[in-house]
Amino acid sequence: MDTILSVAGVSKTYASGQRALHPVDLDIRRGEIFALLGPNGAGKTTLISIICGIVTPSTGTITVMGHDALTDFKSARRVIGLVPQELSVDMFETVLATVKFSRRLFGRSAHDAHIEQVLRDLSLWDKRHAKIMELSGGMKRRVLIAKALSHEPDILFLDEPTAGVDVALRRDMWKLVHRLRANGTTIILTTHYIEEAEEMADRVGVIDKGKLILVEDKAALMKKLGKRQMRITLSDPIAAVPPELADWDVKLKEGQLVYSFNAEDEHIPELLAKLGALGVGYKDLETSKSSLEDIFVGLVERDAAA
Ligand SMILES: Nc1ncnc2c1ncn2[C@@H]1O[C@H](COP(=O)(O)OP(=O)(O)OP(=O)(O)O)[C@@H](O)[C@H]1O
Repeated sequence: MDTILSVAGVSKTYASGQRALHPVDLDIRRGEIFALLGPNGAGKTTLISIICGIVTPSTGTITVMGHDALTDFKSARRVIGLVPQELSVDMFETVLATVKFSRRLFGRSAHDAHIEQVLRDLSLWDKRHAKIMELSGGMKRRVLIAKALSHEPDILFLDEPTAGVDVALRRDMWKLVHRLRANGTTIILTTHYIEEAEEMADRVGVIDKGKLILVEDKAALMKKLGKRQMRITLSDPIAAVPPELADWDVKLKEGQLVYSFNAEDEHIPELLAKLGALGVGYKDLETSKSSLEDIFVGLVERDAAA
């Protein structure tokens, strides 16, 4: 595994005494999209801010492409792009000047072709001479992304990239993230929207009350914890689940037989054969799987009960 970013034993207690992060260990793989999921106040922004050098950790070390982010901050920060949650731009400046200025802040020489490409990718090229204050909320957000990409970072952090944006823009943002990844950028995003992690992430980390409670490949996570159901609409109503089906988790709900099973442990053909043998006719079958959202809620509840 090619690790691009390594977080070891990083914790944070703010001066107020607020413990925002318990020691976190996390390795990010080169080229992946990693989604950090967690409820409000879980510690997502704190973790990102520490990695990006905005907040000082209470303990731990961070290595970014071989650079120690605490002792060699400048080298580490140069390979990172950060899209913050909140707008941090000069409202009277133009889009083009804002993005070019960001590049210079990182000590990089001018590269107009790159800036043009970034603005075109974000559908901002036509607005390059507009002042930031003249843009819509969604466009302003895209300017933040353009700024973060101005110095050609290897790792891009997106803190709640689609909070408060409309559905169309959210989908555009997802496409952009996939495009960036295809060009080799490693992406770490925080989100409340499970749908977003489900759509985009290769791996998912769940953070709750300052603890990283799980890190897993998204597909494996969904397979391992995901429940499936098959709803069987019967040709003729039955009064109760036949006792011969006791080996299956089958319930009678609203005139349908509902079979629940783990993704890795399904016995649909056997169940259907059994129904045939029992003379129970059916006219429709429908299967569904639990979403990442169901899994996430279950995990956080389990953590709260622990
Ligand atoms: N500068 C600060 N001083 C004191 N406490 C802070 C500070 N910043 C954050 N906190 C506290 O640390 C905890 C974690 O906050 P953080 O912003 O990291 O959470 P988050 O997961 O990003 O939340 P959200 O999803 O709401 O953005 C919260 O209890 C918060 O109140």
